[in-house]
Amino acid sequence: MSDAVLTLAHLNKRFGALQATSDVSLDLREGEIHALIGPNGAGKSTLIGQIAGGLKPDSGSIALAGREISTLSVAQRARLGLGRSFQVSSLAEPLSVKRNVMIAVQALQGHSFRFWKPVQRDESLLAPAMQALERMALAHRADTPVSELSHGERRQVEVACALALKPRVLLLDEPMAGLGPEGSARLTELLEALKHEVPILLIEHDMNAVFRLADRISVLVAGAVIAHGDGAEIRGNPQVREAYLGD
Ligand SMILES: Nc1ncnc2c1ncn2[C@@H]1O[C@H](COP(=O)(O)OP(=O)(O)OP(=O)(O)O)[C@@H](O)[C@H]1O
Repeated sequence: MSDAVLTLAHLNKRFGALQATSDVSLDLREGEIHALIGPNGAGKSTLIGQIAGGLKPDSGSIALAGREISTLSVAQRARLGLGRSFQVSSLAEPLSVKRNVMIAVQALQGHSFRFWKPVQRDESLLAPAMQALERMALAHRADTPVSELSHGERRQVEVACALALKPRVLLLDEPMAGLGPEGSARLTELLEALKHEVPILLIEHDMNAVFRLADRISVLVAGAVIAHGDGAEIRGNPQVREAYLGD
């Protein structure tokens, strides 16, 4: 596909006797949310690890905007535009929302000497941080300590941290986890708007969110993609119903 920003081709990863990723090929295109679903242990986190760079594939390729990235470090991939938010919160609780996002921007810029400069006065960090917070509808909370935020708002800050680095693609690993219906609905709405700016590869167990958000869905079972299609195709696929969705 000409408009694929991220392309995985024939990725394999084995842990001992376990084939955790088995010949996985898929792509992420401009303007879309591509959801990756599958039962526990299907290999979703292993796949994300290989894309982000924490795990080395045994074979296969990963191209970001046409450039092979599978041999690059996590930091190099991030600098090339691979954005990622995490399942486990890595925010600094006592610091303001704004400072958390500024620190994320600073880390990507990779200038350690900047630690000596007060982060809160650095315009080159503040502008992208505030832009990202606006996109996640949190600008009004910029000066609030993270410790005072709701769970849903924290999740919005985590996505803002990834966004502030101006990624070409965004990998989101279970962003709805632990959110109540209200937080989940809010984040769903924000991601729906965001996909037009940055395509999203979404790993998510919340099927309401998946079927509402995903333009395409790939179903991973025992490390292999067993089905691929839009929401209606996936819902109607007997193999998927049996392996995962249940009847
Ligand atoms: N570092 C590792 N060493 C050995 N086995 C591993 C390692 N990481 C993952 N596995 C195994 O690989 C398989 C895939 O795990 P993975 O965490 O990728 O699945 P998942 O789809 O993300 O599951 P969940 O939805 O529960 O997060 C599992 O059987 C897991 O036990």
